[in-house]
Amino acid sequence: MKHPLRALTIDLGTVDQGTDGLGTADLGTCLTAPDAYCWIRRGEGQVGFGEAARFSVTGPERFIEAEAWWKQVTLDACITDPVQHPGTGLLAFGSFAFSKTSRYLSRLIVPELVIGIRDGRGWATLVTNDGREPSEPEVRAAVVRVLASRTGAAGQLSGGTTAHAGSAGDGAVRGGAGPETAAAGQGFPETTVHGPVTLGPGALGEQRWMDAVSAGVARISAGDLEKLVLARDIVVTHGAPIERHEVLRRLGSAYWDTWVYGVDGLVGATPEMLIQVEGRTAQARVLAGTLDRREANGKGENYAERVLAGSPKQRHEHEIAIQSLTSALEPFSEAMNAHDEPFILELPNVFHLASDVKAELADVEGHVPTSLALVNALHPTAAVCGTPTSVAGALIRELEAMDRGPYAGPVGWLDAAGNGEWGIALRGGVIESPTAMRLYAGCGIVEGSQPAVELAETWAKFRPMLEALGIER
Ligand SMILES: C=C(O[C@@H]1C=C(C(=O)O)C=C[C@H]1O)C(=O)O
Repeated sequence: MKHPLRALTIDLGTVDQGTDGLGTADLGTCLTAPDAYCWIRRGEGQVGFGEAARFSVTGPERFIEAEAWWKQVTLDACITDPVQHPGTGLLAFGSFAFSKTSRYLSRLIVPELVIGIRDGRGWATLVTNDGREPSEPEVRAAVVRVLASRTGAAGQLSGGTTAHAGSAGDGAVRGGAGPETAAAGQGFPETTVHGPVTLGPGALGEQRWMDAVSAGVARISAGDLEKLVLARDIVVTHGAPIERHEVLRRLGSAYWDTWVYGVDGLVGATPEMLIQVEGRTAQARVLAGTLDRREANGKGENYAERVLAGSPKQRHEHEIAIQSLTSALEPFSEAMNAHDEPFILELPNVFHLASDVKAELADVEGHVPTSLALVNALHPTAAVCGTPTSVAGALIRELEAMDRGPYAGPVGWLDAAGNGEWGIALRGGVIESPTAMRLYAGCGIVEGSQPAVELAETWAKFRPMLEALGIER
């Protein structure tokens, strides 16, 4: 980077403002480019286009090195931000490898243009890297170009919600779903797949993966560790180029309650929040304990509650995951609260046992830790690795026989003030070629886990991506 970055944010008004706003309550409709960066939940969040700066890194210090890079970039940058919300001003999207030994390049990317919606208000940021000062008309023109390529859009900052194959349409369609209400019953819009689609095995076939689960259970029974998360991969080969932005839009529409992410080839819809930082407040959503919705069909209203919250095995697994998060967050917190009782998170494919944790952050060396500093301290949690972490990590490398890449690693964004949201990259995969995508799914293994049951659970966890790719299974 020869010149410091220059960023200008403008307010686009309320989303229903027809003449001067985005004219849509669903940011998914702004995913107009195949390589757009994406972070969307319930129609809000931010999408990014182009690239003003990028940092790539591997190894055990990847979070710290990325944070040092970001600190320097933001110190040097010239930022004009009259909106002053989390995400406005300078922002980077990021994705990090699960493992310190991974070959995957962990990355932070500053897009040229970011369009965001927060609490019903739109905003946009334009970033230059050639020393030029971005102007307000330039930001507006850049937004107009994005909006113009929405299907059927008029090409101006107007026109109301655009109906789009695979888009969610107006957020109101969902009937104001409350924080923990189900996205159940929201099907995927019709998906057309041209040509044959094949599902191939990844590193391990089904039998060999079940053997790995048995080996993991044996090590837990032998007292080597308490919990282990084992994952596997499959490869989807499409008959036509994968339309990444359509896939993201479908995920955003069907999995309304998850965080839909897209960073380069990494695409998915995660229900698990590693850490979200807004000023001095940090929040996390811990999941552990899963029930396939298909299994619960016709078994009465409280079936999920009985099977998940009522099961000592599931409760134990969940407790381990919460402990691992809260003990890592504790040194950074002045106060912390978690629900005493986990709740049931309903998704279209599965039910999860879930807990939300909230902390007031303490000053560390004179300032509040950034979201990325917290990621460095929290990753990997027992929800995606196991306990104790080092034993589980080594066993994952031995038994899974694959590089997890960005799967189960942190994915999200951060801003110049350190605010950010970092989900755990689950229920997704990596587009490896124009027509092939590798999908990943894993399960928490504890004493008494049964390999065939865990295998079935991976299929339930693959379902969001399979359906978004147009595959019924
Ligand atoms: C590992 C995954 O999911 C994790 C494992 C869960 C479980 O074992 O019950 C539940 C949610 C996630 O924490 C995955 O989706 O790949």
